[in-house]
Amino acid sequence: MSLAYALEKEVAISAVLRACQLTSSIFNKLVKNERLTKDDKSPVTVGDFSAQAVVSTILSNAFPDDKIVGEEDSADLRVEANSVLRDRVVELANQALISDLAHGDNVQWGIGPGKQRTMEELLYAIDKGNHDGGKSGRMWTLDPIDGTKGFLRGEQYAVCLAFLVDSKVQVGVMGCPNLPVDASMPDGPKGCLFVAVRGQGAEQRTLSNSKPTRLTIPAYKDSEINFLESVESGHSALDFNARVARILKITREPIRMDSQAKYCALARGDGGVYIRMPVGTGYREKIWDHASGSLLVEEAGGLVTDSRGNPLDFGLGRTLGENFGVIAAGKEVHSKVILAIRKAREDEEAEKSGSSKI
Ligand SMILES: Nc1ncnc2c1ncn2[C@@H]1O[C@H](COP(=O)(O)O)[C@@H](O)[C@H]1OP(=O)(O)O
Ligand SMILES: [Mg+2]
Ligand SMILES: [Mg+2]
Ligand SMILES: [Mg+2]
Repeated sequence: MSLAYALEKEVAISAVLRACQLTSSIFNKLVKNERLTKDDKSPVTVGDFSAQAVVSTILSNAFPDDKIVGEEDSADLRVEANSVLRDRVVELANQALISDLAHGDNVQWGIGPGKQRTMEELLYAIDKGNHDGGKSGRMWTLDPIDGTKGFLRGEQYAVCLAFLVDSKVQVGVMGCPNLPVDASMPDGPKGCLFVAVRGQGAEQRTLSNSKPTRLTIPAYKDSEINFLESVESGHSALDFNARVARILKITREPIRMDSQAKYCALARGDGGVYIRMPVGTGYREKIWDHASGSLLVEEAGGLVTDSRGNPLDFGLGRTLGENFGVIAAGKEVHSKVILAIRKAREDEEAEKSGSSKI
């Protein structure tokens, strides 16, 4: 008897591996005009667009009726002023789609020599990610490059793909081309693939397809914890994180890295707590930024909630709605962090009202 969601897992791995080959091959060749700034001021590159086109094409061949909630859309590429960028996206996506079949690939997923697509087909594939999300049915969520700012700096980023049924994540696959295979050897080999299936555990393998290793979050003493947090102070309230660390008497420096690589690091025991506190701009977290990572951590024995201890709700549309921040950690540590956050908020409020009386 085959395990649940075996096909979804295989297809997701194949798609993420192709997208990772694409993104890592272009990094050194990326030139200045191969990126745009989106309306929310965040960057997007030919890598984000072409990786979304590749993953969406593969999913649409393997599961034609499934919905996709993806970060990018093709509107900017359809503008004539961006035709050079659009041509480059088509070229890169086709290079990735036609590359030879690897172990685990299946020609029926629309990949392999001779499988190139027209520009219109690829733009359409990108826009298949425009689904609004919701509570019911089969659905994928994709972040073709999570941590675009990290990607542009040559640091951490992740290709993130999750499969959900009735808004519950069932499969999560993340490729981290720049993540050291072993955190204790930062200059050693890089490139990891993380895979989780609900009820079947979490695992890591290398991007070059070594045997998977099972992941379990170890038990931590407070003195052994490093917070895992954003590099970008605009994405997470780093001062507040420091306040929480002081309450918990955590003395180790935080580990700062971009993207859902933080969930991956946590799941394999590098860190202890992923803390992401809102910066107060009203930004709503997106489902593609947490779906695969949260399943990986849960399957490694951890817990993922918002900063008030409420479960993340992936059934509200493209965002996590009213969820406030994200906290991921092993179960025991997690409950201590939630209490410390409550205390940190009270302290902050008391300081504010104290200073307003002066
Ligand atoms: N204002 C914001 N607040 C929080 N997260 C943001 C904001 N703007 C973009 N992001 C998203 O946060 C994630 C990266 O955060 P970090 O790396 O700091 O953990 C990315 O998914 C990034 O999108 P993107 O996928 O476009 O890079
Ligand atoms: Mg983005
Ligand atoms: Mg993202
Ligand atoms: Mg992204």
